[in-house]
Amino acid sequence: MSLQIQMLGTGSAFAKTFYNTSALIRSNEMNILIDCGATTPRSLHDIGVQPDQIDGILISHIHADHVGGLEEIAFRLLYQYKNKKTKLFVTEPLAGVLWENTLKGGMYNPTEGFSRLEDYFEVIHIEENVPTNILPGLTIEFISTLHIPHKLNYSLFINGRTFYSADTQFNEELLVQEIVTKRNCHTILHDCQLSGNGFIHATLEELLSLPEYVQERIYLMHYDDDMMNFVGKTGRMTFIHQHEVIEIPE
Ligand SMILES: Nc1ccn([C@@H]2O[C@@H]3COP(=O)(O)O[C@H]3[C@H]2O)c(=O)n1
Ligand SMILES: [Zn+2]
Ligand SMILES: [Zn+2]
Repeated sequence: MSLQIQMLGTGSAFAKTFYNTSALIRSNEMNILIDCGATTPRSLHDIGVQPDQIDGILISHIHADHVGGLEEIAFRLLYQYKNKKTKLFVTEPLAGVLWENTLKGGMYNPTEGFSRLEDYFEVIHIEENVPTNILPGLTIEFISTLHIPHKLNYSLFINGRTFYSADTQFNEELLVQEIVTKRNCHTILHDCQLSGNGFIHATLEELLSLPEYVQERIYLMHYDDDMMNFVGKTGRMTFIHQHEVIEIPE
């Protein structure tokens, strides 16, 4: 089975000309969403994917540019698509804060019997650091990565050979030793802050310090609106674009 990743958005949290960074893992048999930011439902609409065609959603962390579209997807499945539920693949601790700290405000509705995350989604807890076959042909591993100190955040290995950073601080050892040397990942999708101090994201300057054999595997995402000013200035790395499709190894 051939698998692709289609970027739904490639923008930062504050980008106005790119949708929030999220992606679809696609095959003839499935559409699995990686994150669902505030602008993701609009991007899904652009490419003609309806909420009932989403077979599952993977969540990296609870910033609004990664989960701000979940309420719309859940409400549309419930009210427009007559009580349909999609699968939500999430670590157990993240499921707790996703409901209590983010979704409950808009979605808690005991009058109609909706008071838990499970009332809206088929919640499937994925254990951290354990490669888990979530659908035929698709194995996901959530690994804990550092974004905001003391807050849960996960990057993903997809079928062991593709790394998707979601939002993370630069981690040279993870990229060089674990992702490339040990796991031999050929495709790395990495968030990138183009200018200024990173603090919570990898900066372009930091990523440019990587050896060329690592850089050439990296697609840059989660960038600001001034991305065009940096074309040709990203070493061996390339920008991935909104709605672009790349093949991923099984
Ligand atoms: N210490 C922080 C925390 C947050 N932020 C900004 O808020 C955004 C939240 O979504 P994000 O995609 O993680 O990017 C964060 C920063 O732009 C920031 O710039 N500095
Ligand atoms: Zn983000
Ligand atoms: Zn974030």
